[in-house]
Amino acid sequence: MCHSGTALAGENDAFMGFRASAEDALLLDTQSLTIREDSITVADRRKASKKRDASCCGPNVAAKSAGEKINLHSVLWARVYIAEDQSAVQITYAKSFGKRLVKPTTLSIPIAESDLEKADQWVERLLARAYEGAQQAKRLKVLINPNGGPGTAEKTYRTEIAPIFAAASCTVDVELTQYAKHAIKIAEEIDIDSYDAIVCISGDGVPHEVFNGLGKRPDARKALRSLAVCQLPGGSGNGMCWSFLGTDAPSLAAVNLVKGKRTHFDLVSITQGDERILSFLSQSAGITAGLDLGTENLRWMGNTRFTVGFLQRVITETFYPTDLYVKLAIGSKEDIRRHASTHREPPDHTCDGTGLPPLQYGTVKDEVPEDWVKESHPKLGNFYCGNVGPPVDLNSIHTELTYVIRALQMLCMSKDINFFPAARPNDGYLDLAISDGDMGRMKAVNIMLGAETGKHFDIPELNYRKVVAYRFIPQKQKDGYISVDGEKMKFAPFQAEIHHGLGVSLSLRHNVYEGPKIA
Ligand SMILES: Nc1ncnc2c1ncn2[C@@H]1O[C@H](COP(=O)(O)OP(=O)(O)OP(=O)(O)O)[C@@H](O)[C@H]1O
Repeated sequence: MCHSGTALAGENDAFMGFRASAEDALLLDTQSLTIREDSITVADRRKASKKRDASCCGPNVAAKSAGEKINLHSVLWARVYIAEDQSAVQITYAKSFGKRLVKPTTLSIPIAESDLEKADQWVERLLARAYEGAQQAKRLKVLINPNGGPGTAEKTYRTEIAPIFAAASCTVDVELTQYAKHAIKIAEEIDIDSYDAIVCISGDGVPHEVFNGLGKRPDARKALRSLAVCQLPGGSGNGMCWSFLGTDAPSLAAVNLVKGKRTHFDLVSITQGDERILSFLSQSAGITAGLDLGTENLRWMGNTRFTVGFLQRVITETFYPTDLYVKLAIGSKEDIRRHASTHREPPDHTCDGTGLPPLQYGTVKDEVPEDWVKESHPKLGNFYCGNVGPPVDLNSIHTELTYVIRALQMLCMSKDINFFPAARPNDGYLDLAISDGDMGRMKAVNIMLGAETGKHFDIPELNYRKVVAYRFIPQKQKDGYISVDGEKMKFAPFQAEIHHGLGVSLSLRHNVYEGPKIA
């Protein structure tokens, strides 16, 4: 024999440049299972030893004889199954059935009784690695909106999401929302110690209600900071799902959620009249708000309504005159670029368990603070402010416009539309993007198309800044649309101020929004 000594020698060293340690390998009679950098491999030891004998010490022997390779991210659970006749190591993972569907599948590897103890240790190690930085076996409160979008949320949950949750050993408590705003009440009354996350199978409307329900509680700060709020596709707007979980394919998003890492992110208080609400996505007026809220009459078209609505508004070059007062944080695109690589730790909001943080700048009814800058925008075309991608399905606008503009070329569906490529989950700033209505039709279209890659950030006509607070005052218009997280607000002045890292969600990567970024 060429190799002796450590358990791993000769069987799996130098696999794709990664050196597994002895504890990463489970050597059974006929097979070996090895935890590697981002996968596990199952190899037939008999083949490996034959090859070893034949090639004597050639490099990468195990890699060549590896039978199966499973990505660590897809590993949902593992256990040692003990039975009288045949015990086994069982690894349940998300197996791909095409680009948008995964289903749990279990790989069972027989083990001898004498291997039970080391198999137990190996399984524990595997779970720790597969869930690195994330909590295992999450306790989930699932809210399904049976009326969201096309009304398929229940079916999507049953067929694509629930099997992933079960396979990942999550505890689930499912509730259907019975009426509009029901989720506010559920969040207001939920026992925050019984769950790790509230998962909304809906559009962006239900999580908006959940944040606001948590915000109404006497222990709002504690509730918002301890319970993660997540969204999986079950309505029309999937801004939250895209930004935190990086996909709108339900089963893939469910895997990313069960493997998700707690990420704090900024929430925003909006005051209008005597009301104070929380916004978690964006506030918009002008074209984007009109698309979302002013195309209801075109609902029969499906998502095409957004494209038709967009073209209508761009062609007519409509103005939405507005006065803005801004508490500026970062004023130039160059400085925003520099800021992109910095991280600001959010304050610890849990130190006192009371209601929402006090408003630092008062409400829309108070005097505007002296250090805010007044700006008049008589030709405003689009106002868009927030952190997380659009509640409007810009994805479909983008795709259809691309068809129109590029002469019906076949293009792939864009997947990573995010209007705020410089946004960070908890930098403590709002991204404010505004443009005039007379910049030219092609420029307006280019801004929308550029959102696929984040290139719109560099279009000079897009005024992009980071702010801490602002007041929006519509001028010379009797009526219009103001949207907060895709929900219609009164067409009246409102004020917004950020709460650094007040909310929490589960994300594919810690502290990062998925989607295009500024270069
Ligand atoms: N059982 C119900 N009946 C009617 N409305 C409901 C019900 N449950 C929730 N809602 C309401 O449905 C609205 C839409 O929520 P959801 O987040 O699922 O979808 P959306 O993508 O934001 O919007 P939509 O699907 O209407 O385009 C929410 O405002 C919520 O109050």
